[in-house]
Amino acid sequence: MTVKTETTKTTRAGLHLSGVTKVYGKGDAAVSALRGIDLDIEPDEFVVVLGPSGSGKTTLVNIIGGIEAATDGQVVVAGEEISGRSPADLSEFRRDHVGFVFQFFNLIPTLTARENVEVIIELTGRGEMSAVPGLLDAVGLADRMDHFPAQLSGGQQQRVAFARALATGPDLLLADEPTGALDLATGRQILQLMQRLNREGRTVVTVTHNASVAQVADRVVTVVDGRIESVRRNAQPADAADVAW
Ligand SMILES: Nc1ncnc2c1ncn2[C@@H]1O[C@H](COP(=O)(O)OP(=O)(O)OP(=O)(O)O)[C@@H](O)[C@H]1O
Repeated sequence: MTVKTETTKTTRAGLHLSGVTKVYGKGDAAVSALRGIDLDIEPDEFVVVLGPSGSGKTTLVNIIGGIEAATDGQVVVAGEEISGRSPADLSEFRRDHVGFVFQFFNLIPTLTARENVEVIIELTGRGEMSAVPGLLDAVGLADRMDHFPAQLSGGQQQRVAFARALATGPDLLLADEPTGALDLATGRQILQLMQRLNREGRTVVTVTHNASVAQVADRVVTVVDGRIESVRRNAQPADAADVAW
């Protein structure tokens, strides 16, 4: 099954980060969340970012996706330098390139599954309303389109979140603990979905605490205390269907 998105890809989302730092707050209250990140990611790679709580994983993906600005350093995504851009420019960059998925789905409770996807197309002006049923079908929710989030299981809600992330035709899919709130069977289904989306040609970067998730990655980046501790390549990435935790 192929997830079709309406936007024709004209760019591929390779990433180049060099000397990226992030400091939250000022003076005595300053927290160095990232302390000099150098990282290149190839288009179509599946990268898992591992690390203990507070190590800077979320900050890193938020900077890659243009949700937050780096304090210093260079961030290039899909050939576009995004460091130092204004919030409005970053917002346009996100619309053009990035789909985000979060641990707790972040769906709008008063909207149905279909409306949760449609609203993104409406807000961004990217993607086609007519593609929404196909997107929901492709994540296995053909028969749940008119259900509200509260009427869906956690795994189903996360599928809606993926359909929503795909609605604008992103070439880069970023996920922050997408299986963190799910049981093993459901989490594995979401991992399978991510693997399929990557195999269809999207760059995928996902943050997790869960070392088992790293088995499916092309490369595993371990972040400790705001620095990259190691980058490991999986000679043979596992099939998501075979991963357990
Ligand atoms: N908005 C913020 N203001 C101040 N400090 C922050 C902010 N966001 C993150 N931090 C701090 O930056 C550091 C890195 O946080 P981050 O959320 O990136 O880590 P993480 O590895 O994703 O953690 P977790 O696995 O617990 O989600 C932490 O010390 C955190 O307290």
